Amino acid sequence: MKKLTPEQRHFFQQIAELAFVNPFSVEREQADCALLAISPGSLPLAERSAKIQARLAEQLMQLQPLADFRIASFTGKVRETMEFAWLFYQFHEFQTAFAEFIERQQQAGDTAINLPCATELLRRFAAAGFDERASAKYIALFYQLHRGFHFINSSVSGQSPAIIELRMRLWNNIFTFNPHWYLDYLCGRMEEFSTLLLGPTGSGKSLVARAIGCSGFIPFDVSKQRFLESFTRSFQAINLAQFPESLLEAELFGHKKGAFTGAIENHEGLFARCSAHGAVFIDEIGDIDIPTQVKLLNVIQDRVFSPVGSHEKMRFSGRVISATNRDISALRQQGLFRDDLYYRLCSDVIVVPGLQQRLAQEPDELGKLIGGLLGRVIAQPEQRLIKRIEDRIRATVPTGYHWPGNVRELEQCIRQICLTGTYSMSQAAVASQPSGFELEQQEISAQQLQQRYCRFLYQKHGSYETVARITGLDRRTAKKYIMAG
Ligand SMILES: Nc1ncnc2c1ncn2[C@@H]1O[C@H](COP(=O)(O)OP(=O)(O)OP(=O)(O)O)[C@@H](O)[C@H]1O
Repeated sequence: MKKLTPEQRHFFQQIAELAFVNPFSVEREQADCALLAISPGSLPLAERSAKIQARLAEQLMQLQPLADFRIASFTGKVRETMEFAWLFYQFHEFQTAFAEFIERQQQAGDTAINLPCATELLRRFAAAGFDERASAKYIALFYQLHRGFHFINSSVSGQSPAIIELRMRLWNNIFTFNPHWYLDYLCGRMEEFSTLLLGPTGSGKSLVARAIGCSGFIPFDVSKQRFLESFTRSFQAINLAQFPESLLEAELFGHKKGAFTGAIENHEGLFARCSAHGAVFIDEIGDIDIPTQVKLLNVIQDRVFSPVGSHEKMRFSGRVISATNRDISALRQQGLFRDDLYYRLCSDVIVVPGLQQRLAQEPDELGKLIGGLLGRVIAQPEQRLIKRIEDRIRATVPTGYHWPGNVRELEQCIRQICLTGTYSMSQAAVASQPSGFELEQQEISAQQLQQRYCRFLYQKHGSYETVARITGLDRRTAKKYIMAG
């Protein structure tokens, strides 16, 4: 049996605890800094991790050559500590391999590809004394942790306190607030935990939903050296506002050929497309009528559904993520959203902050967001261009502007600045001030006027349906006009 000195025991204990701390939390930074004896804020996470990994390798090698590490050399509490310390080391050793694998899987799409580092990982696990079942579980967990970090980090950028909190909440949504529980009881069994995303339009709820949906636990098949499915299959999204009511049911549950006029082929609905390890994302959940709410409730509750025109019972085993930019409490009070459905959707309610709040908390967030958004328009935008756009926005947009379209509006603002050198807030401003002050200053077309009026009504009522009713437009046109704002 290996004996540890008190210093070694303390060091490995610190590492074992670190393995369970939310990487987006302040606690993680504090724990890293305590271990490295540096002050908080002095190094970013990636650099801290690299330093800790080097120290850990050194400490492990002082015990024995790494290749000779055996869990069985330790007993009692120390054994658990050393197991997690070793896992922590291997997790970081394969960080680049997993990052490349995620990229390759993304490119390969829905077919699960082989994990190139699987042979080496399995060899190390076996040599250390892990049985095949435990090895498969930890490899799947490594993959999930890497995906969770990758998708949260790439979808939710920014340093405002509201965004830092959001990243932390998302990590907990995937791995729970207590990863020991997750590891021991919940890993691979999260399908009954639903997520409801609230927040204003354009704030990024769909991105957040995708980050959660692509980060689920996917078991590892040791014999095939690949995961049971591609994570690209594990996220299935639907925007309910896109479909007329007559087609909603078919989109959610699918339909059989000939089930109704126009059903010329069998059609797989949202729930059928979702794999056992996946998640469905139901966007604009606040916009659906009561009969569809009842049908949704039944599927989520019983986990069984039938395509339109069929008696076949199909099973749905995925997680449910839903989102709305409407005031869900008000909808419930008005009897427009069923309480029973709400209580099925709300295991975790996460609010995505609006842009105004983010900029008020952290003005530098504007430059960072411009960099990220511009990167989608032109690859690797130069820092100077980002700065110039930022300066233009600051010169044009009044401080405290409420950015009613949030990040979506900022995206358009950046494009407009690139094309015209300025940003006309007219549409957005009219939304909150339909007094005609804009109209006095310029001539606009009937279509622009309709767009502005729709947007104004949407800000007031928060519902595409209500806008459509008041204006006499059909719902899709109303939504198109609102989005065009
Ligand atoms: N934090 C962010 N970083 C980068 N891009 C973002 C961010 N938030 C939103 N966006 C971009 O803004 C646009 C709108 O985002 P998204 O569709 O996720 O918003 P939403 O909250 O779901 O809106 P809605 O309630 O209208 O459906 C997208 O193009 C998205 O990529």
